[in-house]
Amino acid sequence: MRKIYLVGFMGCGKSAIGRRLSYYLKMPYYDMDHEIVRQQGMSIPELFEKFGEARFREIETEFLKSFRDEACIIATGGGVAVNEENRKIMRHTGLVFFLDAKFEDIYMRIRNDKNRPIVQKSTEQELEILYNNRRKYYRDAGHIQVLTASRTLRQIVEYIAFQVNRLKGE
Ligand SMILES: Nc1ncnc2c1ncn2[C@@H]1O[C@H](COP(=O)(O)OP(=O)(O)O)[C@@H](O)[C@H]1O
Ligand SMILES: O=C(O)C1=C[C@@H](OP(=O)(O)O)[C@@H](O)[C@H](O)C1
Ligand SMILES: [Mg+2]
Repeated sequence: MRKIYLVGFMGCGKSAIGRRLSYYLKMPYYDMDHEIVRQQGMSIPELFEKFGEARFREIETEFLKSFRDEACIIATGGGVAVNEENRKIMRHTGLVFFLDAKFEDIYMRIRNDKNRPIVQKSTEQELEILYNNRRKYYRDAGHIQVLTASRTLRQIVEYIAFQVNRLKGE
């Protein structure tokens, strides 16, 4: 059973593209953040506040380890690919796409988002440093890098679907 994982920085489009790709490929779709929020009965900001980021990271790894063996699309959270164990699990159980977006685009999308605790507590400069530090992990995690700059969501979905169909059966 091959999963399709979407990785990349906050605001690169993992959730938006995952949902659209699910219609396009007729495969079930799960957003890791939504699944964790549902399991834990708390929002992402509440989880960060009550349990701390370290515990949130453990929950993410537990999710990846225990998630059912089903061909599906999974939009990860932006921190998931930073962890080596998570990268191994994803690469062994599916095809991983790194959605590569420019920091300027990302920042415009996430700057006012109250539901992303890391954005809330960071300056623009701190977020740009985090973006640059994380890029190597996204590259390591991804089988395929998708350049998203100046592409529409539809174009990105069609490109990923093309790659999935091309690699089917390999
Ligand atoms: N290539 C794109 N073109 C237009 N809007 C985009 C693009 N990529 C992402 N967005 C928009 O940016 C916002 C953040 O995307 P989201 O899917 O929540 O990112 P992520 O899940 O990676 O954090 C959403 O409103 C989404 O529709
Ligand atoms: O980059 C991160 O560390 C995080 C990204 C978020 O997901 P998105 O990438 O969907 O915003 C969410 O998991 C949490 O706020 C932490
Ligand atoms: Mg998301």
